[in-house]
Amino acid sequence: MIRERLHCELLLAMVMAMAMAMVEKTSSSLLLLLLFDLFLSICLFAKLDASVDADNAAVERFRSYLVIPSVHPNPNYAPAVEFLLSQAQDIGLDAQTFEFAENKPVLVLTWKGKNPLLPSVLLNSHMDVVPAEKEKWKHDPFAAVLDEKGDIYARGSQDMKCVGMQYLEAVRRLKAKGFKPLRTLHISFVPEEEVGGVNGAEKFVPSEEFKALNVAVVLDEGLASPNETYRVFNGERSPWWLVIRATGAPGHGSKLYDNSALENLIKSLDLISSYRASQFDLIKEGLAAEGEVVSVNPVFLKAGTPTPTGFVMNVQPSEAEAGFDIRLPPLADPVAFDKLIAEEWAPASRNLSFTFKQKVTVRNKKGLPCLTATDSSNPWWLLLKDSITKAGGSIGQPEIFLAATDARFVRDEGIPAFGFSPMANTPILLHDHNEFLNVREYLKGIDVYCEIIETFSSYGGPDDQSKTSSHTEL
Ligand SMILES: CSCC[C@H](NC=O)C(=O)O
Ligand SMILES: [Zn+2]
Ligand SMILES: [Zn+2]
Repeated sequence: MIRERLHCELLLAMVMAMAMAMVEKTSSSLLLLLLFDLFLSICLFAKLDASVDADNAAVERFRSYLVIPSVHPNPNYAPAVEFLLSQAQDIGLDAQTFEFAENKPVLVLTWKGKNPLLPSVLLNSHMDVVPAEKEKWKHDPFAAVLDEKGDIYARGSQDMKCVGMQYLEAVRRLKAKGFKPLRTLHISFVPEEEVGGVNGAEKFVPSEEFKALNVAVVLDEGLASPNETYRVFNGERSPWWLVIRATGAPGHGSKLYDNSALENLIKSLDLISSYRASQFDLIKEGLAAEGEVVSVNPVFLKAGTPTPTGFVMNVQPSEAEAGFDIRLPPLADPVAFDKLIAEEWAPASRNLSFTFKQKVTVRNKKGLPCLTATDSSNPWWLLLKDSITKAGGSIGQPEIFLAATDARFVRDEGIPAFGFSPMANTPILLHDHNEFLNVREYLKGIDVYCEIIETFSSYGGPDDQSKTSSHTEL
């Protein structure tokens, strides 16, 4: 639009200048004015052209990262690290690579602040992505196809290669305009988030290498928002991956008897299903937000005696198993929940036993829920809100993230962390088929990070009256 208007203005100015120069009646001052207008238009046009080129280059760099298949179950991180290192070199950032587990690199890029003694700002993203069923996608999930609407289709376009690249693009832009941070800024790229972070952030965050970064605040991933308002997360639910196993006497398929493995397991499924409905009702009735209830979803059922064409139909099996993905909100009581599982959902009295494939309890060292403060006691919250607004974005009430992210490890250490992925007007497609992000939202997100980085890294601390009114010790 602006481009077209400038085109018209440019053309008009040129035509008028020529016409008036030819008609001798024109006063020389009017001609000068017109020439000046022409000059201004050319300058503006050149500037706009340069910024369009810069945006296109940023989009191409994003696509280059997306096509690197750092995908589970066996992600090869080397090409991703190599690409990010080349970006760091191009931008002019220091780089360190750590390996807390073999072939699971953690990359930390650093932009040193004018006062490196001040605690730093850390922008985190994970390099790994979940698998994609290629044949069920419109486009190859690792081709980063850019369609005519400006949508980029790729696994990781929302979760969360977008964020990692937006951090880098924002730094690139701030450096180009001559900005110098007061606080040091670190940008970390970690492996293995999608499988719980055991060989990634869980080892990195408690390490000496992390301590040396002297981190004051962390930004990590959030979720897309289908409307204009960005979402922000200050806590997350704890994943408990429960497997219930039932045993019982086998018997003829025609016989009614008590305590068969499947009958016992189905009783558990009934109880769990009612519990699930009660939690879901709270959301449906508007009494709780999604992140405030316990979710429990069956994820596998295993039973029966297989044959080449199906299952034996007249034998009641002697064992059966069911798996559940359970998520506990920060304020749920883990002890009471353990009791519910042991006494009602999987009691030994019904020939049931249970194990956990994952049992995370997001509690800090004092046993309290890890929530980042979102009131005036936390200057980073005020700065985050202000900078998003300043960038022209709107931000919703802080929420509890439904799933788990690496932010839990830093909150656990008592460091404030926000989950934020600047994707407004975007359907939530993480882990889904046809994950995409529109170029417009991607570029808008870079503007937002420019503001955040500028604001966070300029914050002098509690005495910095120009930046915040809060007096919280950092
Ligand atoms: C047990 S940690 C699993 C982490 C994973 N994170 C993103 O999807 C999740 O399922 O929440
Ligand atoms: Zn993610
Ligand atoms: Zn994910």
